[in-house]
Amino acid sequence: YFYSQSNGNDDKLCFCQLQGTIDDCACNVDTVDHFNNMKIYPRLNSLLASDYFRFYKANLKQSCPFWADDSRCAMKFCSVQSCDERDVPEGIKGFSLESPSFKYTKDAHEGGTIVDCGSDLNAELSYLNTSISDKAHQGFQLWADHDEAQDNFCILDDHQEGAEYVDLSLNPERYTGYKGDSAHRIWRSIYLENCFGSSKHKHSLSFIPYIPYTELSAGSGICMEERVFYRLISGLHSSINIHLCANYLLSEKKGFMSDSGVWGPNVEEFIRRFSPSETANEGPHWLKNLYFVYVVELRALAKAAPYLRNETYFTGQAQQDEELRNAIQDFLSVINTFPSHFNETTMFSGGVGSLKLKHDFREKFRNISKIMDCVGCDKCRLWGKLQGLGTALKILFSGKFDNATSLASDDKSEKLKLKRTEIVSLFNAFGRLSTSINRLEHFRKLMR
Ligand SMILES: Cc1cc2nc3c(=O)[nH]c(=O)nc-3n(C[C@H](O)[C@H](O)[C@H](O)COP(=O)(O)OP(=O)(O)OC[C@H]3O[C@@H](n4cnc5c(N)ncnc54)[C@H](O)[C@@H]3O)c2cc1C
Repeated sequence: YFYSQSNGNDDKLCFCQLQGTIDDCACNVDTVDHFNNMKIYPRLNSLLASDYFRFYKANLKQSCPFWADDSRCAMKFCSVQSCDERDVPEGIKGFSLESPSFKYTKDAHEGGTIVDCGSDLNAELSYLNTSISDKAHQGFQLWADHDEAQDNFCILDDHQEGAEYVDLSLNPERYTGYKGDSAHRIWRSIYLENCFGSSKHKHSLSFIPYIPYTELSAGSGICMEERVFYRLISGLHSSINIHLCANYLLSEKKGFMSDSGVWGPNVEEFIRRFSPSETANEGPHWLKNLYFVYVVELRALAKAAPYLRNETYFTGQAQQDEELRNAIQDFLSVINTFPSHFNETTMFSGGVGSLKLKHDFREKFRNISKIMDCVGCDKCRLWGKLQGLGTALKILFSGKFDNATSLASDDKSEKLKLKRTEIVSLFNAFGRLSTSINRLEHFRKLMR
């Protein structure tokens, strides 16, 4: 684990608490480190470089629904480099003659591909009026979308006006310079306004914990679901902040002149944010929360594996699609070997009250996804949206995936359905966590 020898004489820079068991789950930090850095991280990196996972459609223009959008990040590194629609493969944009879903479209039928049912059919007697107006079709779609959205833990915005494709490989998550009141307001409202019950921890801007780790143990009076909620948010917060430390604008710090910037790890920034001495001993626990959110997402992938194995990952580029499907099979098999998956059935299992708790849990995450529209830095907003836990929580808690072993993505019951956007964010969100854990290993080495 971490230890900075430069400090030599005391334990101030020892991240000693970042070891042992991950709270509320039956595995430990070392197991996750090894599993991630050796098995998951290299595979995931190559999956995420594929066209299917690289292009993400999001609405970054939505205005903040909660307060006047006061500040925008002025640094050029905050902006998102948009991509030309022509660069996005046709299959991803949703229309191609080869697409598996094409056979169900109106165009396919009008093109004469409908099967002739044979001559033993009395056309007059068996006439069924299947004409349904376009307006009615739109209505059905709205109902279906509405029903589907009830299970969602985030708001999907890829179909909204203003949504655009972004090439994630051109917009790496890194230091953007977004900070100060605007950033603090977002974090504060995520932790405090969305926490369960009324928080007694009124927060200043110094590193005072929203909920001190000493109050988070089982038996402390805070129920498991509330602890999990806090740990998930804190883990995502750690992940974002590790990325900005690992990909810091060194040219700003050292006075280099370079248009594109000089980027790399900034150990002092990492220590300022996570060392026990700078954070009233909270930092290592915040890092441990990163491991917690990692195992939660890992479990979601494992649970949805039978479904994900049958996805087509269609971009219209036959060879690339085939390679990606094979790589995903291999990736899901590796995930299956993880020895101590998070057990989601321990949550929301306390009788009648737990239904209400689950409902509140979902509403809070949906609210957080709306708060992302208040983030005053486009790049942070993009990655903030992508890292939302929406798909993972839907898999774990909507009940739709509880018997996924026998179900496939082409299951006609429509019971299971993940949109491409959801799959892309599931994998990318996990990719961010996996990268963060990998970057921790680099910081460990740099601090030795
Ligand atoms: C959604 C979102 C995305 C962002 N993306 C980026 C980005 O891509 N690049 C970038 O440079 N900046 C990004 N930021 C800003 C960044 O997260 C910090 O807010 C900013 O750098 C200011 O840091 P700070 O030191 O003031 O503390 P902050 O990170 O703003 O933290 C505020 C307070 O929260 C507490 N805290 C800190 N970490 C944790 C934790 N893990 N768990 C629990 N409590 C904690 C501390 O008490 C701290 O004082 C993003 C902010 C948000 C809200």
